[in-house]
Amino acid sequence: MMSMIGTLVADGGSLLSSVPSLLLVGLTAVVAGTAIVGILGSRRPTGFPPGPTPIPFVGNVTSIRKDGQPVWINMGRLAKEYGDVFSIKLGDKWYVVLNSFRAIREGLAAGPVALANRPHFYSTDLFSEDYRDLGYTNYSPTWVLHRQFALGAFSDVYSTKHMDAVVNQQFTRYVEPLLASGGEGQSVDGIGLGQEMGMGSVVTWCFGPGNDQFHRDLVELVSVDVSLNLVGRRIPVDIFPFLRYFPLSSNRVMRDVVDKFMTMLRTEFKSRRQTFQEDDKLTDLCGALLHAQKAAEKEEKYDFLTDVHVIQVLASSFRGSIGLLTTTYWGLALLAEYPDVQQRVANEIRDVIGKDRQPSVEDRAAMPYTAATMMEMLRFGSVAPLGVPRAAHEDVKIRGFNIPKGTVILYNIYGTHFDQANYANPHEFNPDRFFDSDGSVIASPDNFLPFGMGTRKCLGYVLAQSVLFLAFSRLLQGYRVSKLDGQPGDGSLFGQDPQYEGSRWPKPFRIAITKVE
Ligand code: HEM
Repeated sequence: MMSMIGTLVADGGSLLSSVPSLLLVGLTAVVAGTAIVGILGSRRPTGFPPGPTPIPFVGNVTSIRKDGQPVWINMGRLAKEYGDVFSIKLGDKWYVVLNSFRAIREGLAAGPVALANRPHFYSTDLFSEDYRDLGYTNYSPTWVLHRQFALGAFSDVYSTKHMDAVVNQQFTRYVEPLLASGGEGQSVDGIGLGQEMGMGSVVTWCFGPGNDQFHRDLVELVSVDVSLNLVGRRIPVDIFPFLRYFPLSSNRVMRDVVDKFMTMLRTEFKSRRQTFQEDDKLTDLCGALLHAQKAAEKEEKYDFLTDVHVIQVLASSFRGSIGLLTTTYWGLALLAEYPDVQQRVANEIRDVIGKDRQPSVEDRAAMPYTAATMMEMLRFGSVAPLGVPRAAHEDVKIRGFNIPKGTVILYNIYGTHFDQANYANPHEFNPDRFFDSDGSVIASPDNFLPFGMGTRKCLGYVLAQSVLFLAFSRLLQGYRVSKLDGQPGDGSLFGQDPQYEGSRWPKPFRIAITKVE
């Protein structure tokens, strides 16, 4: 031992003198090691779907951002080259893209759980409060119970009469004053109007028509900050997870938005609980959830139903409703661009509902053209163009390709809705495409999946369709929307806002509103 130490001490001088070369060797080893890891990590797993060759560490970021086109358009381009099931790498994750209705149906409907997980990102870590939410938590027995619990509370406040009351109250209390504020033929901000018609109805549905200030703050927050940061924009850290350790402003903005949003929901939830009585009439989702939580406590059946789980049902509903908000924006822009469609809807409203009675969900069965117009808004908007990312819950085969557990799955809803083979002249807004040869609306058309499909299909699709129908019927019962004089030519309202990569938003626009006498 002593001699070993002696040798080391004796060697100390020469060791010190060789420090720079040792450093160099060390650095070279690190760089070479990292490069090997990068190159090996860029190799497709065996039997994986084909796709463009990824650049080590970066992956195929450049392939999906090509020519300044939105990601979903570039996905369509890649599908032409590699087939409708192909793969790409982004940062450290492999993604499989399903790019046709057939491939999507095969993947999403393949067994109840095959692709029923959701991938985890920095943003979903924050939003889900340790994966106790509905939209980002993986498939598991607890998640199934949580979803059933939420749907139970939804159905308590889903009745036709209740939906009619919610949307009509919202319209009278918030939308009408907005429309009246600028006088005849006024110019209205399409985004502000869409916020009140779409998101405002969800706020009323969740918390009832009460506190005006809370209502406005939440509509504003969910509409702008949360949507912008969470649904619309992809932040770099979601692709390159090591960026979570850097003081990036995008990380900070995301954390601030989540904090603000969750604090508002928690505060409102707690104050509602203080005054809540078990035999209160159920008038909103928050009350229905409190009621169900109390009942569950008694049965000691749902020990997972903490306050976090309950508040997360509200939070997931607001996040999900951003789809409704953006579809409402598209709807307003489309009606202004297509006055003939608008007139046919207005005629149906006049014939079925008349001028004085408020619209009801029950009217929809007698108003096929209006129902088809709402479907066409959902198709044309395709506001979740690549769905909400899924992940493989287990090793699975799709079209003979091996998809290992954990692979991220994107499904191109936009590509399906704008494929000429599925919809003739897809860039035209044409509700007639949803009628069959007998003149009836096709109830479940093929190639139509605005709400996804399978085990993780949108939780709010019934609510969304009811709100769209009621809000637009009420609007066109009393008003017409049109393009403003001097606005540039056809299609000007449809510019895709380039800020958003996860969602299709029209660019901010203004429209003229005229009252119908
Ligand atoms: C036009 C309006 C809407 C559109 C286009 C839309 C679209 C979608 C899509 C494409 C998904 C992913 C489904 C899948 O992976 O198969 C989804 C999930 C979801 N949506 Fe919606 N949505 C809308 C409105 C709503 C509303 C109003 C709510 C809530 C009240 C809601 C709540 C949710 C939730 C909680 C999920 C996650 C479900 C899960 O992971 O199991 N959505 N939505």
